[in-house]
Amino acid sequence: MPSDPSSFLDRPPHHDDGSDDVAVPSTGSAYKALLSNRNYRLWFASSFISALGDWIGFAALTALVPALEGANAQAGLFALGTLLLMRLLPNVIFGPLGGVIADRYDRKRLIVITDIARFVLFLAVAFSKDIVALFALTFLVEIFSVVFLSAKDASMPSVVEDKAHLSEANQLNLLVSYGTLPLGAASTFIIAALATTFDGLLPEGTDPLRVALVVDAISYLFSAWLMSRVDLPGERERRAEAAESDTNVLQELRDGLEFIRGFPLLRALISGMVGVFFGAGLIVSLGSPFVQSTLDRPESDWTLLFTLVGVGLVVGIAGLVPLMRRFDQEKSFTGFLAAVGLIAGVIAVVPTFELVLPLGFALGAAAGVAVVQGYTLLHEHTVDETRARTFALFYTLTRVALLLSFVMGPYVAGSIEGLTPLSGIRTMLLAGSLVAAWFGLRARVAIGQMKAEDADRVTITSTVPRQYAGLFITFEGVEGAGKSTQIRLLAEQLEAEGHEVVVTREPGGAPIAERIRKLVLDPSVEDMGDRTEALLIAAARADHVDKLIRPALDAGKVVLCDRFVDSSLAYQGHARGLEVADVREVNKWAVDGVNADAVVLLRLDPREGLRRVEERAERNRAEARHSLTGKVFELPGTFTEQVAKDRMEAQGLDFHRKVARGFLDLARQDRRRYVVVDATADSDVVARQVRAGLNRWVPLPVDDVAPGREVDITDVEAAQVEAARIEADDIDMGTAEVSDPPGEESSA
Ligand SMILES: Nc1ncnc2c1ncn2[C@@H]1O[C@H](COP(=O)(O)OP(=O)(O)O)[C@@H](O)[C@H]1O
Ligand SMILES: Cc1cn([C@H]2C[C@H](O)[C@@H](COP(=O)(O)OP(=O)(O)O)O2)c(=O)[nH]c1=O
Repeated sequence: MPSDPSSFLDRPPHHDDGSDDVAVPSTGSAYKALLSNRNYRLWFASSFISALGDWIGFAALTALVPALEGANAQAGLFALGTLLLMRLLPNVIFGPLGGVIADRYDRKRLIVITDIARFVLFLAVAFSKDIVALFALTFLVEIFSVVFLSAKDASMPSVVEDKAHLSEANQLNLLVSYGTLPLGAASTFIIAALATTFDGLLPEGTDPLRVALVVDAISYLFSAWLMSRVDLPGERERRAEAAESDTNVLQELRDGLEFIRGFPLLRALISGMVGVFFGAGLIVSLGSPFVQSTLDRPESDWTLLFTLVGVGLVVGIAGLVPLMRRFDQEKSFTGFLAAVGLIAGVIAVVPTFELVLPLGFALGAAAGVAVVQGYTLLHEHTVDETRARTFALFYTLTRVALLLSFVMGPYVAGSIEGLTPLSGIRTMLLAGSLVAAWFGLRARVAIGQMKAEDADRVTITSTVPRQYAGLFITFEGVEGAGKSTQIRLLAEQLEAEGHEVVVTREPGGAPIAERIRKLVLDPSVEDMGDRTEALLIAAARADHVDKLIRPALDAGKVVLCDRFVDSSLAYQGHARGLEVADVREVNKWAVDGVNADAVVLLRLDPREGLRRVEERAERNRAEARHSLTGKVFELPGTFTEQVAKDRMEAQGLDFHRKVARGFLDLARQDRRRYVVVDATADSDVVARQVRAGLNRWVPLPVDDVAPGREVDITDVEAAQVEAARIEADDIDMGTAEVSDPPGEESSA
């Protein structure tokens, strides 16, 4: 299997068993936290206003254009078709380009500029009497909209301060995009009605709908003004990086496609949603003739149905999404995709309009949930650098799907009329529903397969020859994955089984190495070059190998090390962006032939890991306050470290996602050496799996050995004892006896 860093390995399988709720006490407070941030508020308001404008413009134009053709109904339909085509074509042609542009240039500036351009163009649309000019202007407006949407979507994570609230932010974003539909339609209606009432104020013969178009134009200007006040953090660095890479636009586009191809999960997500859009497109394009000719109802009933679908959409997004959060997101997402298809299938065959109405509502609700979950999963599984491209590709594909279905729906329905047992319209509706359901189920199967593969990874049973008298086991994973905890538990277990165990960590573990560690992790050290960092860590490693690891291995001990070379490959290579092969080479030299026999990878969503670290720091701060009042002034080293963020922990979530993916990549390339364990479970469960995974290196004893015996870490020399103590301290969060001077009140 090719490397697919996006697979489920970097997400706990039961991710949504409420574990999110620990980070986010309640979704209500998540919204509050989001909206209490000025930046996000401005961004949100700007999105809301421009989305509302979009729907007002859409409603007004679709009503106005057929009317321009006068009484000729067929010409009116043709004009409407052309208008829809003009709106969709730019998305198809320029969609991916929009993403490349948004990845490359200042996203905020792009949003403001495209909003202003749309303001000018829409004013021209409002005053244009010529239908050809109107089509041309619509086409132009859409080109700017493509860039606008890509930039807006890609900028969203930058205005969300706490990344744990991304899911809620996505939900609000979609609520704004689609929830404004009924609002926009109603606004158009009201504006037109007002303009008719006060038509004395308008120039002779002005269509009231043109007033709605002017309102739409102004909404873009307003949105631009709001956006100009947003401060997009991190934009400068991102662009500096983007500018540094001198690849051309086409190359970037190809990379974007290539990127998605390497991610089966993204493929499953995107194709599932695109399939549903295609099915939905068939249904929407046939909705009006279905209500009017098949069900023989007046035109206004179509508006009623459309509104109900819109209301269902809003209810789904606002009401159901929070409820679904406690379930497995991937599964419920594909379930809702399939539900959209199934409901549409029922709609296709029910005989009366009264039955269609509630189904339309349900259809909207299911689609709403599926779309929000789909977007959220897409965001979760993309990295910031390529996010705009991923989404641009997604938009392009969905729009191609819509285009195809808009064109196919009425045409094919008309052509097959009389050839099928059901009417042409009903047949096509049924076909659309089947397409949607099929894509939904296919995505579900793909995701299920990925999960099954993931589950297989832990069971390894063969035995392997040893390199040394002892055994070298390293632990890897994102921040807070539980490495220290697991090392402690494994040490206890192995000791109980009769092995001599040495516990140590990196960077550090020996006197010089510990001093380098202080420098490398010092948060006050700014501007350390990536190569400098990599070399310093490698230097510390050389010292550590010389002074501690090699002697211990030669003495036949089991060495358990918190991080080793693979951390450098993941952090300095994958995340910092140094060539992985170079980092490997430097380290090969530094370790002078000492390599891990087994690498235990504790797999955890970096978000959850960072949350654990934050929690640990919070606990330690409280502890520190307590200790200070209890007259304990000397805080041990690790303790202090765990109160403040170190240089690595202070990196953003995207950095840690890269680290996580880097590890997964390494694990896949080196399966014989890696033991991958899901670290979301309780520590004792994780510990049992770690122990079982190591069976091929250290066969499990036949008799049950008393578990949980006191750890008595054997020393090789003084430095080791220090390192081991630091480690034990790490485990006990400052409550270990080594940290409390005798006679002082225990800080536990
Ligand atoms: N399986 C687990 N479930 C929940 N919390 C855990 C688990 N394992 C460890 N923790 C907690 O998470 C925090 C980080 O664990 P730690 O072992 O120090 O991770 P790391 O070595 O990766 O920094 C600690 O506060 C620890 O108590
Ligand atoms: C060993 C190693 C660590 N690091 C980083 C990862 C961690 O953020 C930090 C080590 O700090 P540490 O406190 O050991 O992290 P954790 O609590 O997750 O075990 O140094 C590298 O970047 N490269 C390396 O080769």
